Amino acid sequence: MAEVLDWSTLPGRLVVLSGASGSGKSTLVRRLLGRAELRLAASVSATTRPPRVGEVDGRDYYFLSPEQFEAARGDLLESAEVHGFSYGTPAEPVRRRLAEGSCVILVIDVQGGMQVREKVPGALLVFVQVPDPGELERRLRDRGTDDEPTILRRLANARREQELSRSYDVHIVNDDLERCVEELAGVLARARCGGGEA
Ligand SMILES: Nc1ncnc2c1ncn2[C@@H]1O[C@H](COP(=O)(O)OP(=O)(O)OP(=O)(O)O)[C@@H](O)[C@H]1O
Ligand SMILES: Nc1nc2c(ncn2[C@@H]2O[C@H](COP(=O)(O)O)[C@@H](O)[C@H]2O)c(=O)[nH]1
Repeated sequence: MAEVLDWSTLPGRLVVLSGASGSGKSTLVRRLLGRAELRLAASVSATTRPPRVGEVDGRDYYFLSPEQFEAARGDLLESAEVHGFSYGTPAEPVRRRLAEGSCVILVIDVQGGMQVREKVPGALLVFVQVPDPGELERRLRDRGTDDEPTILRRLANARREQELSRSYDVHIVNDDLERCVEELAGVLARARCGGGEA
């Protein structure tokens, strides 16, 4: 039985955003962080994945060695092996932002999403889908950040992500980016992230 955190009295709402690699999660969050009407904060995860060109430690991720990741494990809200590397969410910064009244968004995989569901019962779980698998592959290739074996591994994992997403609260399709940004903004507003009712 997972530990249940007593975060229900904190004023902010915890939101999990999951979806296959390349579905557009980070793009959507970047767009929403600029919205004044949403009181939104993004969590910075820890990972053992090497940084991509342009990624900055402490801004995009905390880039840790496997040994450092193990040492930090006790401080993580959730963690999982994703596409061959370890990823996890530092708990204390999330708790602090929730206590300040922000809506905190975690861009994490479905294994992590399930852990959050058990530990933080009030969390809202949102899953991002793409119109079809061909579009997912096009986006991963066009992004130009990953080599061929990495792309193939991420595409293979997409089906499992989709299957495990059945218990998510909300599914959105990221077909047209502008439309999807508006849809997700509406979901967040209704989830106590500013502008809407609880
Ligand atoms: N609606 C869209 N239409 C076309 N391209 C899109 C759309 N949304 C995002 N993209 C593009 O798809 C690529 C993947 O997006 P992004 O990096 O945000 O995905 P992600 O889900 O965060 O991936 P990962 O899980 O690997 O970090 C990017 O190049 C992005 O510009
Ligand atoms: N369970 C967790 N999954 C995470 C976390 N941070 C990111 N992720 C997932 O990893 C993949 C790949 O990310 P990338 O930056 O290497 O492309 C991404 O799709 C997320 O779902 C985390 O803290 N916990």
